[in-house]
Amino acid sequence: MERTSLVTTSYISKVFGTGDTEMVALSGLDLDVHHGEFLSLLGPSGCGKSTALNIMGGLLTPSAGEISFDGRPLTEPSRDIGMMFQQAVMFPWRTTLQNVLLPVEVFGENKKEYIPKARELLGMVGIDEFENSYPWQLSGGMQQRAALCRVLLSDPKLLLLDEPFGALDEFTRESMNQELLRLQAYSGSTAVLVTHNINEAVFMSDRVAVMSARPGRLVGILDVPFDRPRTPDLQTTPEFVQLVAEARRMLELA
Ligand SMILES: Nc1ncnc2c1ncn2[C@@H]1O[C@H](COP(=O)(O)OP(=O)(O)OP(=O)(O)O)[C@@H](O)[C@H]1O
Repeated sequence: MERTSLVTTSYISKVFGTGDTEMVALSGLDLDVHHGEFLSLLGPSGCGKSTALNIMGGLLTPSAGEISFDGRPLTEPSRDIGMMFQQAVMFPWRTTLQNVLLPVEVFGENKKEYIPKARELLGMVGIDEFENSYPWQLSGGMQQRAALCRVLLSDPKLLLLDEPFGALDEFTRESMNQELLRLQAYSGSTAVLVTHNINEAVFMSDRVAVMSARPGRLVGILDVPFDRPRTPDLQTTPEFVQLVAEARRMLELA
């Protein structure tokens, strides 16, 4: 894998509020996200993972430090950065296909040109039969599948995933994670996943960035050497269990 960086955060901090309400959410986060890798941000609840991700998406400005994306300072959201959150934002009056095509419409591009790709992506996640259904006719997992198709439609260089399947049951979550890995490999995009699930972080990632409790700072980076594609039985191997234990130790020592 190429080791050049798509995202570089140089000692970024984020402070919310002022005076008595001032709260340091992130403290001096120094992190490189390499081209093509799958990196997880792992840390306890409230340690600033989402804040870091929102800064990488250009949605928040750091209070101190610098962030660059694709060799340039990042100051605003970019079409090359796709974001996905725990709740799929699906417009109830639009069909699945229309929801997937929404960003293309918003950016004033020719929707028709993107229809074959949208259908291909819907087929890859197994919901092509539902392209004319409305969100209320889909399960939560199907809605997140559609949201994944939407974010991949414009081939973002960077995928930012904030616990995208956190609201789903364990079984659906596992199969969605598999879909995500398959589609990330297919699209060749770089991915950053926020999670507080150690197992999930190790299973999904090439590297796990372990963060301390608030104010979040980087405790260390764990390399995950397992081959891809990965299958769920990897999680029962001694090597996997050992890496999970190591990540847990890093979290406990933080
Ligand atoms: N817009 C905001 N205004 C004020 N405080 C905020 C804001 N966004 C986040 N915070 C605070 O910053 C801290 C870090 O929040 P953040 O959501 O980044 O953590 P997290 O690690 O993603 O948490 P979780 O895993 O529970 O989602 C929290 O204490 C949160 O309350």
